[in-house]
Amino acid sequence: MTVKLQMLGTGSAFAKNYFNNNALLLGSGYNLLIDCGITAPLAMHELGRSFEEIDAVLITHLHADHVGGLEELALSLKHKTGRKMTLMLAEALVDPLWEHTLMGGLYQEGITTSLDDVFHVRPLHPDTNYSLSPEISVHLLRTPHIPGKDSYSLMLNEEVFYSADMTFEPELLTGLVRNRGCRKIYHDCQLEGPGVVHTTLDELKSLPEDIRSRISLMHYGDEKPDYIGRIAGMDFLEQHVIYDL
Ligand SMILES: O=c1ccn([C@@H]2O[C@@H]3COP(=O)(O)O[C@H]3[C@H]2O)c(=O)[nH]1
Ligand SMILES: [Zn+2]
Ligand SMILES: [Zn+2]
Repeated sequence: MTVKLQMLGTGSAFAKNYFNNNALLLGSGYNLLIDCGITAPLAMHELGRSFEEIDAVLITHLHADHVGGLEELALSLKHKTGRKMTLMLAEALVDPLWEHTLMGGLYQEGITTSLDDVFHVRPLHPDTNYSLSPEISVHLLRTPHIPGKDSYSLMLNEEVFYSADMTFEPELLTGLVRNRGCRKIYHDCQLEGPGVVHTTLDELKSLPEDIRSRISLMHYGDEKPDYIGRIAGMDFLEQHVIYDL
């Protein structure tokens, strides 16, 4: 079976017309959630899906549109099923995720005093390919986003690049396509304004046609409808639509 991709949301952090840019990879017998933002539980509900059908969550970085739904995921799963979700993330993110993000809401003296009390934590090394199921493998590439904050993009099945949040890296993208067999790129895209912490549409439009033709745009703002037909041979990922990966 071909692995399917369904975006819970394709919106930027502050978009109101789209859910947070979080992704479901749907395999036969294994489902991976990539990031779990503030709106992820509601998006799952709208899709008629439950966290109980998710085998693991993979976190790319610690912004709230990528981790803000983890408290609800952990608590609802624990109280509904007693299960702890498998949580995969770069080893560098493990401590800050607990210390700086989740401890406030999840800490309970004597019951929940560490990330391991609520998740099966699986720290990942960057630049290492992990086979998660017979159909899904992932490897993390550390990419630039916010100075001083670790953030990771993903290679899925060694042929699909998933940017998460990053600033423009034309040499990386061109090299992946021309030297490493990357056939598809899902890329964050800031449609307007200077690219301080995200890659802009103008930057992606500057790529050669053989790269642009493989790019689908995600993590965009509410102004997206104004840009339909104006994205230079790329296309927009639509939330909730089910795509072949
Ligand atoms: O130096 C900074 C840090 C953050 N921000 C905003 O906060 C958002 C956090 O989520 P995001 O990474 O999807 O997008 C980020 C930007 O919209 C910014 O504009 N400049
Ligand atoms: Zn984001
Ligand atoms: Zn971010």
